[in-house]
Amino acid sequence: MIRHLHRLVPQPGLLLRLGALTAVQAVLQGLLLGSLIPILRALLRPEPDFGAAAPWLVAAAAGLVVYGVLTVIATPVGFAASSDLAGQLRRRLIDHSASLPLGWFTPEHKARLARATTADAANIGNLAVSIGGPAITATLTPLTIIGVTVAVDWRVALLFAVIMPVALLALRRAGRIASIADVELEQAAADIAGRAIELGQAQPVLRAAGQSSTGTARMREALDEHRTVYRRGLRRSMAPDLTYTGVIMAGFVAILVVSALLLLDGTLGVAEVVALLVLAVRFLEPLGNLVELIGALHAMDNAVGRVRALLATPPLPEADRPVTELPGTSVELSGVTFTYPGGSTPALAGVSFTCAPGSTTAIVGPSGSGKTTVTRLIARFFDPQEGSIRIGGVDVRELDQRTLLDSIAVVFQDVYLFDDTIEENLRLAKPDATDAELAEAARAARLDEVVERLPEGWHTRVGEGGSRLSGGERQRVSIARAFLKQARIVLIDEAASALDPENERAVSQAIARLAADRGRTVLVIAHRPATLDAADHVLTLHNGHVAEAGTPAGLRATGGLFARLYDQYDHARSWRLDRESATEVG
Ligand SMILES: Nc1ncnc2c1ncn2[C@@H]1O[C@H](COP(=O)(O)OP(=O)(O)OP(=O)(O)O)[C@@H](O)[C@H]1O
Repeated sequence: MIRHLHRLVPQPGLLLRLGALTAVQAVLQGLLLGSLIPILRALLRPEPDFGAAAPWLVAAAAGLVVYGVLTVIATPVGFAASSDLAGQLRRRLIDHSASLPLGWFTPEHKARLARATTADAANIGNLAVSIGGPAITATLTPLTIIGVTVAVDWRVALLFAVIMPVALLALRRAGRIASIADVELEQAAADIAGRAIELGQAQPVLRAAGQSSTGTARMREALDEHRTVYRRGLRRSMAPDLTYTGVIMAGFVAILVVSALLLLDGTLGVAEVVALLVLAVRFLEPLGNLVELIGALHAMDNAVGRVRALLATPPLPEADRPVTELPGTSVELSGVTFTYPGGSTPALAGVSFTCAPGSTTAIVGPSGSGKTTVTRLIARFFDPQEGSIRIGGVDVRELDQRTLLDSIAVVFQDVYLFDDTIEENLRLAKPDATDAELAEAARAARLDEVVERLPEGWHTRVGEGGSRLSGGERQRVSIARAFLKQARIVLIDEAASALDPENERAVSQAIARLAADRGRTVLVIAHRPATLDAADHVLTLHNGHVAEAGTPAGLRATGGLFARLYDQYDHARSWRLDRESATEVG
């Protein structure tokens, strides 16, 4: 475990210093106890010999002072080492996550990353210090005591030396069981967290279906499972814990018997026996503490394992000499085949098409046909298994990550905003933007009307995830970001569900303005007839293949898949408009 921890921490300086301090303290503790032997020998005579005891008393007093000073030094070093270690782990995790493919960030992986950067990093930092020290003491103090006991009687020292490995063997078993219990308990705790998130997210659906008790029942099941796992862990660890305590008790009784026999046959005097019994208590006490530490040690080992597994996730491969200038804005896919990690069928199979620089391409297709996957691969959330994706003629794998991210803007259906002001959310696209640039981007995306309506204008906080804005308003923030960063490639996932008429008009107009700039190439997953009509080129996907490609008018005339989808979208839209006007009249 120490090896694993050492590999995780690039600069173990503080931790090593703390370990060295604790080791010196542990040995000093053993030596101080050993000084009892000559002191008691000198004082427990019929005629106490203060002269012989004096140098040992002075040495013990000096040792005590040094021990006290080391404790004073070690306490702040311990706190600093704990936060330093947690900080180093967090930085490593965050740096590593920045190099991972964006497609890696599934809800499950995000939860694992969150848990590792918060709970696991803090626990490793705390535990390395709070149990590392006692674990060193619990091992080194008994070893030193064995050493000093040799000076009194080698037979008792031998007995100590036998008790220690037997106790450690019993401890290993207790530790293994504690570790299994910890893994099971962690899994049960993660299940509770997962069900709690699910319960929160599913509330509207459950209530609408009158099934709110269903979610509560699933939550209760998870809580019951956690309780069962906890009790099972306690039950399982009872026998090995008792065995360990039994070994310690038996060891003490054996030391008592051997010391008494040596006293009776005159080999040892009363002073030596008293000293030996004090040493025996101090020898067994730290060993006894180990059983409490072992569970925590294994919990820390498990946390280290989780952090190591995350750090072992392979990052996106980088080119040796990445291209830092985008030479053009054409987008070209050739023979792209891609299967999601863990998936069995390809989401895209042999997809080839080209978007001319400055053009707008609408991607259409039934649900699951691969539309979103095309945009994810262009933005390099993942690399395809076969084929290539070129922007301006350069393979995206050869492009510098920064250059790619600076050149591309992605407008998702569901836009996530940070719980900050609307201004800061927009500035994310260009932190040094002037106020005039912000205003211009907002005007182009029709976000200016939203800002005017907000109580504190640009300084209004948008709530977690942007919850104080409507879906359409959040999309306008996202489109304004694309304007502000002057992205040369824009990938848009147009909202499939209905927006209110005002938002729909505003978002459509903002998308049209983005597309109107011939310096920009736009790919839009389109669901609205107006967007489809305005596109230069249409690509119809079906089951991960390109089924049709052409102009919107040309493809409608063929009566194929695009024509059918177009009619569906058109019907849905007229039906919505009829319903809205009926509601307004009513
Ligand atoms: N993260 C993922 N992991 C595994 N499979 C995925 C993932 N995302 C999509 N898929 C699968 O890949 C295929 C294509 O999905 P994609 O999201 O690209 O389709 P789509 O046309 O955008 O669908 P929709 O219109 O419903 O959004 C589907 O079979 C889908 O189940």
